[in-house]
Amino acid sequence: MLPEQFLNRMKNLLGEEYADFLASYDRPNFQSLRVNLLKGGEEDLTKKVNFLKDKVPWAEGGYYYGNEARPGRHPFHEAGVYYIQEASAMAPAAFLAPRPGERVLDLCAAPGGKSTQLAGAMRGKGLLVCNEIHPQRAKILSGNIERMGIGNALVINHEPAYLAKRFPAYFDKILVDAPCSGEGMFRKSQEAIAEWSPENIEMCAQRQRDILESAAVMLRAGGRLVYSTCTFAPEEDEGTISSFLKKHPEFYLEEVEKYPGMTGGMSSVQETDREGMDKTVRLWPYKLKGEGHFVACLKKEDEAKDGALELGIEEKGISLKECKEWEVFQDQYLKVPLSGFYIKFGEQLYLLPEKMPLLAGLKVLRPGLHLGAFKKNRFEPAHGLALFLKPKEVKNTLDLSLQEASSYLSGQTLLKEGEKGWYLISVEGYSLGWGKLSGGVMKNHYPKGLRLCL
Ligand SMILES: C[S@@+](CC[C@H](N)C(=O)[O-])C[C@H]1O[C@@H](n2cnc3c(N)ncnc32)[C@H](O)[C@@H]1O
Repeated sequence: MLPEQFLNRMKNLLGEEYADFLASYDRPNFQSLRVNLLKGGEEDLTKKVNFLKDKVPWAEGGYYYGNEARPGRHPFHEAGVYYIQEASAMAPAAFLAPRPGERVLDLCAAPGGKSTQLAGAMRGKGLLVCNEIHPQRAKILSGNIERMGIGNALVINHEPAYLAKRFPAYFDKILVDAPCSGEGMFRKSQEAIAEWSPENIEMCAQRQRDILESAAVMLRAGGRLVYSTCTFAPEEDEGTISSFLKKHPEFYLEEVEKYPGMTGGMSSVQETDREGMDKTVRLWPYKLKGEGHFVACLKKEDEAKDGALELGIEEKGISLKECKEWEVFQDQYLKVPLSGFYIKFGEQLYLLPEKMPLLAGLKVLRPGLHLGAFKKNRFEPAHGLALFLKPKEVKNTLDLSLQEASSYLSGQTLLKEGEKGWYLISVEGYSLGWGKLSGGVMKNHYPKGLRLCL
């Protein structure tokens, strides 16, 4: 049951369109996913599965799929070939449009839908910082970064205000996908309905203003900041943006392409200071194939007072020579060596992304690409490395059918004759994990915590 106060607010907001809005609660949900551009891409996947239907017009790699399909229970999901993501939720990262080589921050990132989309657009180049304030959610975020084979992400767990002190004028692009009252998700989430109240809207609006203050500090002059919510509440959408712009004359709203079904923000509601809000974007469930969303693209002027990009000190890491066992593993198993600097966290080894900032004082869950662990006189490759690598980059590989992949994912050993050692296991050409062959038996190294029966 939708809260009566919510319905009254929507009636006031929408006027004669209210009936269409209300009718949208009776239509079925649209199911969508986004193809991982780091793994083979759309063309490859469309040849291998038959459940992809129309494209999501505003997002590269975005597709609707049939209601009968279960892509979340397909081995390709575990291989990170796609991310199941609501179509409207693909708009903010598409509007941020990061480019390879940039420094990008996703400030409110868990569970990682938009982070993984940003990573795809960056094509593995540059630095993607994914932050999540809640420790448990940050772990889920880190797992999704791993599943999608992203090597250039730093996953951290901080309050935005702390990061603002660490990273003044540091990022080229920032996404603030703010915690909100979630009205746009009422069609899908009973929990969002149960938590709704006018007081919560006020609380969310205040929190959004605080988060944006921190984001503003971290953006370089000339950089782009995208703010998004999944709520209809004007206080959290145009209201948050207009109060931000009043405080920050160095920011202005950027015009973006509005796809059919997207409208400008509600410049007419309440106070006159919401003028100009037609440059923001509202996505309505009764006008397009997606849920309710709000997006604002803000640009910081080139001549902003805080001046040039604050580069800070970069993490130096250690060289290949200082990681002997990894060097041996790499020579033995990889066709193309992974170059760069490394960092050790206890026995764990990571390859640093380019432009990695100094990590001291940060709560880090993932400092780049997880390569593996130093065990007694040997190196054990990480699951993250398997998902990052493509079969053509590894000397020993074993490609499985969908059925074989299901038993691999459930932890079964496989039988195979061949040279002893590590094998990259893949399913129809997509990397899935590691196996270690000895005496005709491939020991299963798919992580125990991820094993599942499909
Ligand atoms: C809308 S969700 C983000 C969804 C994510 N961007 C995605 O696409 O998967 C908002 C996130 O903000 C986090 N959050 C809550 N309070 C916060 C705060 N005060 N500062 C920063 N983030 C906060 C929540 O834990 C939540 O993960």
